[in-house]
Formats: sequence, C-alpha cells, structure tokens
Amino acid sequence: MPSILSISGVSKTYATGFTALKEVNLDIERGEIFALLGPNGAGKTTLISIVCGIVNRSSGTVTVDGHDINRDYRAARSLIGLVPQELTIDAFESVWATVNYSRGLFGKPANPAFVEKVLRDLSLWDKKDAKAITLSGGMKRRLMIAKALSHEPRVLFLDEPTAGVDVELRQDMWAMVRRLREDGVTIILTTHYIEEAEAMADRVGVINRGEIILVENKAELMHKLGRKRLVMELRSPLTAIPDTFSRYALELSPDGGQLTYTYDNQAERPGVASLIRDLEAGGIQFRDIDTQNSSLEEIFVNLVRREQ
Ligand SMILES: Nc1ncnc2c1ncn2[C@@H]1O[C@H](COP(=O)(O)OP(=O)(O)OP(=O)(O)O)[C@@H](O)[C@H]1O
Repeated sequence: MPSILSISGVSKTYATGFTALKEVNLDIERGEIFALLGPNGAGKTTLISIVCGIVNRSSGTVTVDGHDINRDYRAARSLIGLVPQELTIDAFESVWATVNYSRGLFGKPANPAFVEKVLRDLSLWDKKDAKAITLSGGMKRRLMIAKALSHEPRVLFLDEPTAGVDVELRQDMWAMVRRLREDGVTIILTTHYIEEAEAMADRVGVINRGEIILVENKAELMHKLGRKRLVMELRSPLTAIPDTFSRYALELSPDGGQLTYTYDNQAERPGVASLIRDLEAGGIQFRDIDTQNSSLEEIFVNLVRREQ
C-alpha cells in the first residue's frame, strides 16, 4: 500500500536566506507512529508547517494519501490534524464550542456524536461546557488534540506534545496517542526526548540542520543509541592507555586523569566487570567511578560526526 504521507525533495529557504530544510525525503506508513527527533532549530516545525500548508516550500512535493498539497490542497489538508506547540484556543469559548467550531472550519457537517466520542476519549466530556480559561494545563493540551481531531483527520501531527508537561500527564498523553493509533490514525510527533520516541514510536527519524540524517525502526535505533559510559577518576594520571587494554574502547582525558569506557546498553553487560578486574590487575587505581547515559545532544553530535 502506498505511504499515507510522502515528502519528496522538500527544501525551504526563508526570506532571510536561511535554508531550514535541505532536500528532505520521507515516507510515512499508514497507521504508524513516527517520531521525528531533532535538536532546537533542526527544522521539525518547518517541515510540519509545510505539510500543513502554513509555510510554503521552496521546492519538492508533498502528497497526503495521494493528494498533492498544492494542486489538491483542500483534500490534502482535510486529512491532516495539527496540534501545534503553542496553545491556540479561545480562552472564553467552551470546550464543546471550540471543537465544533474547528470542525466547521473544515466544512464538515455537524456531528455531535463524533465530537462527543472525541471528548470522551480525551477525558474532556465532563468539561464540555467549561470555558477553556478554566481548564488545567493538561486539559488545555487535550483540548488542542480534540480540536485537531474534530474534522476526522487520518494523519495527526503532534509538535512537541509533552514539552514542559509533568510525568503523569506525559504518560496519559502517550496512552492516548496509542489509542488513536488503534483507531487507525497515523501519528507523527516531534520531540526532543529520546524516552518519548522509545515509549511511543514504531519508527524514528532524526533531523539535524535541515537534513534527515537517519530513519530507522525504533528497536534498531535504540540499539544504536542506547549507549552508556563508565567514567573513572584515576588516582594517578596516565600518559597513555596501556596496550593490554586495546580490546576495550577506552578514552583518556587530555590531562590523563580520567578514563571513559563507552559501551552498548543493549548488549549483555559487555565486560564492565572484567575491565575493572583488568584495571586492578594492571595497577591502575581509580578513586571514583560513575555511569552516565549518553544524552540526545551527544547522540546527535555522534550522528553528525559520522555523517561528515
Ligand atoms: N520565518 C522564519 N524566517 C527565518 N528563519 C526561520 C523562520 N522560521 C524558522 N526559521 C529558522 O529555521 C530553523 C528551523 O526552525 P524550526 O522551528 O523548523 O526548528 P525546530 O526543529 O522545530 O526547532 P524547535 O524544536 O526549537 O521548535 C531555525 O534556525 C529557525 O530560526
């Protein structure tokens, strides 16, 4: 079956002359949850905005379920729901009116039963008459999602759905997104959080400086990115790593006072215990030891470095 969303050779240069996207190619499969990961300014919002017709692309084509977003804009756009980063709701409008109004904007006939289902699914039904201003932060986010679903889209974009929300709300959001997928909605979310991609996505794309540098299914990506580091503060600095340790991927800090061992998270504990034994046997003593997970920032740096 053809992809539900097909992005081909899309570039964007803003009026300032800044190129935010470079020849992006991406196909989203029907019914998947796709996480687009990238650091600030990578181009995630620009890409989503192009697909949603908010920003004009400089080149390339985008089709949604076969509809070209230029030639067939209304058909393409009506298949898409967008939950932007910022809240865009009228503070003094009720939940019910907000969602119905949004549906009307897409030219869809009133369907109170459908709107009720959306509100119930998002645990907003008992708030249907409440004004948006009276809702908690979490409810406002859910209202944004209800709005985006009001016209029965087949593809839902969630731009940073859990930025700045607490852990509990984040979990609720994840559960809700999974339910939507069960209903057949294809979901594309952008995030800074590796955990979010890990918890939710079937596939993950990494965008950096306007380029998609990797698209992979989650299991493989987590295998690649799930790295840990063991950092050892040495009692006495070394001038070089002795040859006997060449089987371990060790790095020595420039001052010789710190040894770092990076290993794959997924593999069977790869030799941390034997490394420590070997260090002791080799007379290398350390006064402190610490484990760290590699941060997303480092993962990007590594990915980008590998690219160059
Ligand atoms: N209207 C604009 N004019 C000029 N440059 C812009 C415009 N909008 C965005 N940019 C630039 O394009 C780049 C990509 O921005 P974009 O918002 O797409 O990134 P992002 O990956 O969504 O980042 P964030 O996670 O911070 O939202 C940034 O460097 C940004 O400054």
